[in-house]
Amino acid sequence: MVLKIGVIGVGMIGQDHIRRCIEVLNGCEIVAASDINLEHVKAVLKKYKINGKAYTEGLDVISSPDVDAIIVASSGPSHEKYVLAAIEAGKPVFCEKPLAVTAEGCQRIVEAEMKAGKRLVQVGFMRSFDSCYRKLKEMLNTRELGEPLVVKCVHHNSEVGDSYTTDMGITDSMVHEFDIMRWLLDDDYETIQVVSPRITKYAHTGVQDPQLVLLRTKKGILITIDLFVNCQYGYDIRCDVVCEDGIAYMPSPLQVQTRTKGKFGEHVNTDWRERFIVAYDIELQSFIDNAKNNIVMGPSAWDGFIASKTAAAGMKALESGEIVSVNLPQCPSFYKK
Ligand SMILES: NC(=O)c1ccc[n+]([C@@H]2O[C@H](COP(=O)([O-])OP(=O)(O)OC[C@H]3O[C@@H](n4cnc5c(N)ncnc54)[C@H](O)[C@@H]3O)[C@@H](O)[C@H]2O)c1
Ligand SMILES: O[C@H]1[C@H](O)[C@@H](O)[C@H](O)[C@@H](O)[C@H]1O
Repeated sequence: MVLKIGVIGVGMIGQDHIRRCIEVLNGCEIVAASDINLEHVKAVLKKYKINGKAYTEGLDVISSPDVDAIIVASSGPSHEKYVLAAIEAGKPVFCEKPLAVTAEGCQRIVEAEMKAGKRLVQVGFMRSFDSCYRKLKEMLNTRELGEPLVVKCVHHNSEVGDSYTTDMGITDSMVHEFDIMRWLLDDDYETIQVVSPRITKYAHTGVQDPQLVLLRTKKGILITIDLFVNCQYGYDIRCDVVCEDGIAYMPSPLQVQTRTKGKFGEHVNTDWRERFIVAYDIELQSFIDNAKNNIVMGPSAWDGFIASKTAAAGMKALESGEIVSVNLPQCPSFYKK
């Protein structure tokens, strides 16, 4: 069986997912796509020689009888409406992060999915599919280094556009860390604090960049996130875990190192597409394979909800400068792994 996919939103990542469905992944076909910019959808379908339907309204993609499963890759504020409609239609939906732009929106999705009685939503948190994070988790799980005490995360983007705001540092970028740290440490959060250092001359007016976040987990582990989205030198994601008996440094994807003209060199990734290219392939192939068997796995709506709840507490911490309780609810048995 070939899974017939409809894509909502054909911007940067929507197009990248279409490319991988066409050129890299198995068992799927793109049969429809939508974007508020119809000409853009038509151009993308033409570029990839896709003989599918083009819509402006994403709901038309979801209700199309030709479509078995949905990829939501539109801008964040539109996610909730489309994910709720996909659940209502009983179709598996892969939704890019954030699941919804508010914790309340995520909660509505969680409630709708539980009411539907089966998992239909996979959230596009791709880091748990990345071999570097997986190797780090395998090492921690051996307990050879003892218990983790402190985790130091780095999340650097080369630059961001002028629509990027201080809040997005928390709701759009650091949500990746809020998700992956729970997965890595099998833990949840107690408190969050946001500290604002001197601002880089490369930040757009009014944007706090860099930002430093401190999270304390229920087990007492302290996590620092050094976010710098105009770092200029490349896209750099790192994670060091200080444990009782040693330190684990997350490996970087393999790169050729050079020595020439008195200098040592190694390529630094330019953006997320390059750094996580294999992880995106694996997460989407796994969505396709599972959807064909009528199941959905991977990062859940609950994970999306917890990441957004943590981001909401982070926003309060940013405004107040105080240490804020994250107040996470108990995970319902429906979502227990
Ligand atoms: N997992 C990741 O690493 C990752 C990486 C990049 C982006 N994202 C997420 O993917 C989403 C899209 O990001 P992007 O970088 O591709 O942005 P983008 O601005 O390049 O693309 C968004 C597209 O959505 C369209 N759109 C806006 N509202 C719409 C609506 N109501 N219905 C249909 N289409 C609509 C826009 O016209 C645009 O073409 C965001 O939620 C972003 O956070 C995730
Ligand atoms: O939307 C992007 C994307 O989610 C990247 O993975 C992240 O590193 C960026 O900071 C964010 O702006």
